[in-house]
Parts: sequence; C-alpha cells; structure tokens
Amino acid sequence: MLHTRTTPAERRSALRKRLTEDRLLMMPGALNPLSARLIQDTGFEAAYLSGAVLAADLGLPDIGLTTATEVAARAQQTTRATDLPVLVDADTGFGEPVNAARTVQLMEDAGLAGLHLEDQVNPKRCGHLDGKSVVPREDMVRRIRAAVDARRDPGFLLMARTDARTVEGLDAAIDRARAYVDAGADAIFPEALADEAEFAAFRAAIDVPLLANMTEFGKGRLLDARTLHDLGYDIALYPVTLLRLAMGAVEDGLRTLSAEGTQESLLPRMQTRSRLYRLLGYEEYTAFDSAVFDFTLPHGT
Ligand SMILES: C[C@](O)(C(=O)O)[C@H](CC(=O)O)C(=O)O
Ligand SMILES: [Mg+2]
Repeated sequence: MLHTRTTPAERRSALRKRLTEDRLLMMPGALNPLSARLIQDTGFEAAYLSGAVLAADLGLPDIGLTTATEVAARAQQTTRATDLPVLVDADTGFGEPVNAARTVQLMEDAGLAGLHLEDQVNPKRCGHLDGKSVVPREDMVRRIRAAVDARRDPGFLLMARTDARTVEGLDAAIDRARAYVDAGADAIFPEALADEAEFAAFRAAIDVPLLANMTEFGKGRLLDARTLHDLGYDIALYPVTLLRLAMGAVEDGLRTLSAEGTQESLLPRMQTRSRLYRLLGYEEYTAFDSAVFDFTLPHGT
C-alpha cells in the first residue's frame, strides 16, 4: 500500500543483523523507486541508490554535479517504495567535513539504512575511470569523523570507500582503509580492485564488513556470488545493472517501434499491465475505495 510497514530503525537493524550472517548480501541498485519494490519482490534483502544511476537518470555524467538535497529527495522517494534497507552513495559527502556531517543527517532523515563516503577530491569521477585523485588520508579521516559525530542513530551504517587503489596502489589503499575504520567507519568499500588476489588482501587486512563493487564494464572482472563469499566479502554491489538492462531494452524497443511501425513484436518483453498492478498493490487499495480496482483485466495483460 501507500506506506511501507517498517521504520528506518528496523531497517537499519535488519541490515546490521544481516551483515553478521555468513551469507553474501547481494545488493542491486534501484533505477527508480518502483524498481526498489521489484528488488524486494524478487527476494533481495537490500537495495542500493547509486550516484551514477541518479546522475545518468538526470542526463548528467557522474562527476559530482548532483547535490546532497537531490540525492536525499530521491532517497526518500525510494525508501517510501520498499521495506528493504537502502544504502546510498553519498559520493564525497558533497564538500568539506561539515557538509559530510549535514549529508549524514539528510540521509538519516530520508529513511536510509546507511551511506558510503569516498576519499576522492571534488569534482569526483566514476571509480572505474582514469584520472581520479584522492584527498590526503587525514582529510578523509576528518570527513569520516564528522560523519560519525553527526550520526544520531547508531544503527545507521557509515561505510567508507577508498578510491586509492588505482591512484596510490594496493598497500596504500589498505592503509587508508585501516585508518578509516579507526576513525569510526562501520564497513569498507575498496573501489576498483584488479583481481581476486587484491580482494583477498583487503579481506586479510580489514576486520569490518567489506563490499565488492560488481559494476559492469569497469576495471575488474565480474566475480560471482559464490566466489565473493569464498573471498570473505559481505556485500556484492550491482549498482548500475538495472539501469543498463532497462536502457538497453528501451533503446532496442525504440528502434523496433520506429522500424516496424508497431510495438506488437515487443509485447513478450514488456512487463504486463497485471504484473505492474500487482507490484503497485492495486487490489489492496480497494479496502479504502472499492471503485479503484473494479474492472477485470483481459487475459494475458
Ligand atoms: C558505485 C558507483 O559509485 C555508483 O555511483 O553506482 C559507480 C558505479 C559505476 O560508475 O559503474 C562507481 O563505481 O564509481
Ligand atoms: Mg558513485
């Protein structure tokens, strides 16, 4: 129905509890609020809100153009559409440490279960592109401390991402991650690792939960869930997968529509009206107003 059933505090503790289990948490990135509900409906236990997806959705490159308030607004729409815990990409925290502090409170208010902050300089880049720079380690430590101090709900997960691997090398990235944990980060996101040996090296060095970014067409190979679990990883992130799938289908569909003059051949690939209505919970609304769902759908729609 209109509202979700769980409070932000319940989702935060669900995520925390889930991270203590010896099972990989697969976390797809929602492409819009409704897709977050589909992520829940298909059995996933958490969803992600990607900065790259949000920027692309607005027709922008992922270079720090979106603002904290835009991300928070999207986050609020997303958390209203699902009961799952949602982790948000808070980029660099949108400025100085004081901005990171405000970002934490905005994201708490948006009902999220947690966020990640990265150690890139502004303007940031996609973590899988070349030409990134990172701020000095001490600056990122200040960013994290500000975030930790600003947090009002201790259940809210603060994850630190380091982009240092492709800038300063693996050892420096691991050293940074250790310093970030000491500064209060609850979990670590090592960005753009090259191979399984590097994933393993991070696991051996860091005691808190680790996230593996399985973004497509990036720096690393796509590792499957079993491999990531065996490597000791806690979260597998699929940040842009749904956007890429959807946009691929949309582009093909537009070309077909234009070439064939009808969408008839595309029907088998579409979400049907009845599936959409089930996802939206139309029938539940009849409890309030019996006229909402007072028609029957033709077979197969
Ligand atoms: C995880 C990420 O930060 C995102 O915004 O989703 C991106 C994903 C991508 O651009 O493929 C990143 O890895 O930097
Ligand atoms: Mg991002």
